[in-house]
Amino acid sequence: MSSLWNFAVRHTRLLFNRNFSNFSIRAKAKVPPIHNEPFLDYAVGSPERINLRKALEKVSSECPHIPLVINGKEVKTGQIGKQQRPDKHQQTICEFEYADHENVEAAIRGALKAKKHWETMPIDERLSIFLKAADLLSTQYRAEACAAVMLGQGKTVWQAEIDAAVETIDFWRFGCKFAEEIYNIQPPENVKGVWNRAEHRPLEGFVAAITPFNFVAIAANLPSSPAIMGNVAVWKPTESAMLGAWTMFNILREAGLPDGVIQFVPAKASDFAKQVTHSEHLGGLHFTGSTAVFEELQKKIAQNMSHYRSYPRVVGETGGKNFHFVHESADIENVVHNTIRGAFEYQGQKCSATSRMYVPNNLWPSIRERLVAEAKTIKVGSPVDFTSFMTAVIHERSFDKIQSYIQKAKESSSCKILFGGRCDKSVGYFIEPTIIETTDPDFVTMKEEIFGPVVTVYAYDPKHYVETLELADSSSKYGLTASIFAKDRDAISKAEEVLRNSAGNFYINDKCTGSIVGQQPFGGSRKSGTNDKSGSASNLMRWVSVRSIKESFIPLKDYRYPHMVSDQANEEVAKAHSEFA
Ligand SMILES: NC(=O)c1ccc[n+]([C@@H]2O[C@H](COP(=O)([O-])OP(=O)(O)OC[C@H]3O[C@@H](n4cnc5c(N)ncnc54)[C@H](O)[C@@H]3O)[C@@H](O)[C@H]2O)c1
Ligand SMILES: N[C@@H](CCC=O)C(=O)O
Repeated sequence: MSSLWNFAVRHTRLLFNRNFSNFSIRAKAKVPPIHNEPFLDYAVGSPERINLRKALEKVSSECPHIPLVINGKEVKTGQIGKQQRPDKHQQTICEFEYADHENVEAAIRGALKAKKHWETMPIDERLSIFLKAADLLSTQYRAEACAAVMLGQGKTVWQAEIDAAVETIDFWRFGCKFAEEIYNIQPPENVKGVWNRAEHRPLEGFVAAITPFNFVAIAANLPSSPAIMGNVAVWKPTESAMLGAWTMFNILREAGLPDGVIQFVPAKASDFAKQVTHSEHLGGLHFTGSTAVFEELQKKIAQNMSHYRSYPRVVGETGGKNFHFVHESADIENVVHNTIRGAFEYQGQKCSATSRMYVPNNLWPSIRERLVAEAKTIKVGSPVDFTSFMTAVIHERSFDKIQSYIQKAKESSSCKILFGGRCDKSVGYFIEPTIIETTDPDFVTMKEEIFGPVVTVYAYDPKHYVETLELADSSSKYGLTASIFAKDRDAISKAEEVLRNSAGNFYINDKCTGSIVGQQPFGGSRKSGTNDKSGSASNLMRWVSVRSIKESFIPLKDYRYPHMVSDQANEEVAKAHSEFA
């Protein structure tokens, strides 16, 4: 009796002290069907419009003080930063703490500790956290998240809905779907007596996530996608999108993300970069931002290479100089409206924004007239005015940079400002939608990323269609997005061929912005990034390191192969081998 009792006690202890890696009584469940989150339209009288109004008032009056969150604990350092409203820079929308050296060290150590539990947690438990976060954002926190990016990042209602609601929700939900697909990728062959398996292990070490200002969806996704695959991330959100990032981080916490899995570490950019790239535990870098910063980070990683325990996975999506290319068979109305949206929505601050345009000179007079007429109707105003199509650009540094490009066009004999060009930063960082016509296809605004509401048009001779496609391909160092507008099928097909490497996202008779998770996986090559396609399984694959496992069920009875055995014994040995060959 007593030995039975001892056995029961020991067994119960084992159960309670269990580690998930050696105890899993459940078969893996299937992720529910995943579809894109529907857009809400915020029409007059709709419940979402009423909720958003209330949320805007709340967010505008609160000005939260945002701490670092390391191992689930809120940390204050006394080094304080502020996020200003782009359309009203006198108003601070939140304050936040900057991490110091010791905080970043603690975040790395804590993440590595949290990893032991996180990576062995049953997959369905892990994924359910992100599915729950998506549902919380879709319902309870939708209005607040949209309000945070409207006031904090200068988004109109529609741009906020695209970013803070739909795209973030899609990243989380589709991330789970893609994870399931990846875990189901198993070796196609098993010979008799053998079971081959692929184990999709998270990377060793931690992933550093360094995120941009322009999409809170991207900011939330960069630490989340490695975490979905069982990694831990140390996340440095950017100053000018802090409130949006904080909102998303809190949703993940409420959904049950264990402490330490994603460390929330606002910090001075170059100090943070230096420290994470110096850590021997750097397992990966998930970056989105400008090309120059990514190159700097790559160099830091290269300099520290011999110091790392493994080769860090580096995923970086960067700048663009995206274009609309118009063929003489194009539908003019379609070109005009798509260009207005592509160039000016969110003030041209999308990496995919239409920033240059090639138009055949026989269509140019009518396209020019229609473009300018439509540009005149654009309302540039406050994000809380729901009739605004554009608001202010993100901050003074950006305002000054955009203004300097407009100034260059004003001073150049090869350029004419057809519309806009005025800039005013007295209250907010407002820049008019600006259309430049140039006779020089190599003018600086045809080559460099401006990241503002400025599009430059070059009118070409339609007899030189192919040569002009080649010119568009070679004019800039980027390769992010491009569109061809044409009805003529041969013209479309030629553009697809010549522009094969000009864009990672290529559109036909549509604007070059607005990719949707699960529909158009996003990313470009050349100097636009590593093209690991955010919003697809390809990105999630970067955060695993596969272990191949072969298990043999039949013990080996003899090391010799049949051809080595003498003729007399051959028959017997060959028989033994045939059982497990
Ligand atoms: N390809 C894409 O998918 C994509 C998507 C969104 C934005 N972008 C690009 O992002 C840029 C706009 O965003 P941004 O202004 O936030 O970019 P940014 O490069 O200025 O900043 C991006 C991040 O890097 C950090 N950073 C800045 N200097 C750094 C340094 N020296 N070392 C390490 N980190 C540093 C910033 O604090 C921020 O967190 C544009 O170039 C745009 O094209 C690309
Ligand atoms: N999904 C977005 C990505 C923009 C990047 O800043 C688009 O295609 O507009």
